[in-house]
Amino acid sequence: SRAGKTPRRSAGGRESSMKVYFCGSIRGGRDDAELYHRMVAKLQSFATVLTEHVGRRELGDTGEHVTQGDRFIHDRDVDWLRQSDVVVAEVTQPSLGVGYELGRAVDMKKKVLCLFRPSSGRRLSAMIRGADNGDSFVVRDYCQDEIEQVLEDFF
Ligand SMILES: O=c1[nH]c(=O)n([C@H]2C[C@H](O)[C@@H](COP(=O)(O)O)O2)cc1CO
Repeated sequence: SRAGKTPRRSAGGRESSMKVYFCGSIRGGRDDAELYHRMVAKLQSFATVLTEHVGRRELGDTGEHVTQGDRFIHDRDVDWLRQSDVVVAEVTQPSLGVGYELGRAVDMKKKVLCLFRPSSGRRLSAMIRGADNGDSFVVRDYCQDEIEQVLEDFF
């Protein structure tokens, strides 16, 4: 039952009231772009993803080609971060931009879910793993078969 919850805005349920800011590596490398794509698709089944471009397969490691330049990208993203209800980040591929977004999100007191794949052989930064407080900032280890389930469990 959805009683007591924020009503969805459209009867078709396509537009959700929940706004998710999804973070994934771009200039840090696009090795996991396919996984980001799956995560964004899953999130879009129940929320509005403000940064759906992060999951676009065509987006390469040079990033978006916007004539207004990097300041535009930065200011637009910080604005989207402010508007978001929840931040979901795939943090396996290290990315300065994702780390920056997470730091800003903590400062804005957003709810944050970080997803990391130990099977990568990498060790997650202490500044991310160590930020887990079991409440507003959660780091979840997962393997790629579980993507959809992990997101369902969290939301
Ligand atoms: O073109 C871009 N568009 C964009 O939205 N970003 C944001 C969203 C991503 O979660 C994050 C990726 O940072 P980086 O490029 O340092 O890996 O920064 C980053 C870039 C390129 O740095």
